Amino acid sequence: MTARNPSPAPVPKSGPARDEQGRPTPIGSRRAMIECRDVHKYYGDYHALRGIDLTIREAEFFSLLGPSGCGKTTLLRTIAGFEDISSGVVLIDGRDMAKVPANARPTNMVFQSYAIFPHLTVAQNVAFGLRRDPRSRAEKAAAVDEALAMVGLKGYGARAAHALSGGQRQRVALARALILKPKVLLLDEPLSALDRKMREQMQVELIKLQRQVGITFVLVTHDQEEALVMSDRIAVMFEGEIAQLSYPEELYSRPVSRRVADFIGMMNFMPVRILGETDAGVRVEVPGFGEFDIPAANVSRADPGDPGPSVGFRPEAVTILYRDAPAPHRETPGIIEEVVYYGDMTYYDVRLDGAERPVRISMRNVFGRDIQDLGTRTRVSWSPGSLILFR
Ligand SMILES: Nc1ncnc2c1ncn2[C@@H]1O[C@H](COP(=O)(O)OP(=O)(O)OP(=O)(O)O)[C@@H](O)[C@H]1O
Repeated sequence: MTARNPSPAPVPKSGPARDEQGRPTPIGSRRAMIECRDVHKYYGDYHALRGIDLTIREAEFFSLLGPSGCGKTTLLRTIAGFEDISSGVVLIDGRDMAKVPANARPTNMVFQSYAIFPHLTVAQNVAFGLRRDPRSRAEKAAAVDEALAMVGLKGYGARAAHALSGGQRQRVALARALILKPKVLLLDEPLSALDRKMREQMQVELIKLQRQVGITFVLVTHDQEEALVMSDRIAVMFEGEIAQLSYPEELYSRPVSRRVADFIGMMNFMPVRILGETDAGVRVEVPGFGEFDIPAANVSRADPGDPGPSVGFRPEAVTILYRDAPAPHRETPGIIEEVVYYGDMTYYDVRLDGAERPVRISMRNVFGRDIQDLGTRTRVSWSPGSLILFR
């Protein structure tokens, strides 16, 4: 945070979806805020949403994540009421939205483009949301001040909106949406127009803001890192369907399919020969790793387009052993074929003995420990529990 943008107020001890100690209650125990039941949407012949079932809960930060064209914006717009659905049910706070127009829904939307009026002041922009509000002028001014303080723009009311930075404009848009105290805030790629540094700062601020106001946020993003950082839960969508709906940690460490694994972060895939079922899981043979059992909990699905079964692991799930360090698990020799230095991390492409292609391994750089050179013979430590079988 810079001094120009003071932090939002601290997270309150009590509020919706918190216990007496101020701790968030488990998501699963909270009341449903948005329910989609078998929602389909056609644009002409094009089947954009193919049976969406999901429940988003009170005070949850929920993300819809997927590649361009997967239908995430369409789903957000059907919740907002900007799109009619072809079949299915959308409930918000227990109420069927079928006959409720967008402007009568307890939702508000923040768009990718800032959509603020440049010729108005910051305060006038925020007050725009209150134009049909019967409160007195003084009461509205107090509400505007409160909303500006919430987004870290205290004292900015008299500024001309056109003189603001991209991040500040997006804060104004947020304040304008929040001043109406919606039950649900819908965010359509709200940070994508910002540069990387501002985006990362705003991500943290949005999380704090969401905790502070305690309302349900639904974020659309194609940026998996953004979704992992910000969300309580994430729905990964492909081609109008939800492929996986999970907590970030689970999505990252237990992707249900190779496609999800590939979309969420980097994953190495290696060909595998499946030898059979055992008490310990599935017996496999992987060139470079040899023959071993993969625990049943680590077995995911291959997708129809996959090139056959494979074994996958994240770059940080195995390690390179330095010099003669003992292997904590199993060990496989290999040769370093590429070194990419990232400051805090180094990425190594290592070709394991017996493997056809190199795998990527990331190592945190520790002060005093050498970066290994290209062409070095090395040893890789791994365990069957850090691999996922896609079959
Ligand atoms: N008004 C429309 N008329 C016809 N087709 C549409 C319309 N809106 C969206 N589509 C199509 O529906 C599919 C889903 O679009 P949607 O905008 O929901 O995708 P998205 O996942 O949000 O992608 P992006 O990140 O590119 O916005 C796309 O193939 C798109 O071309």
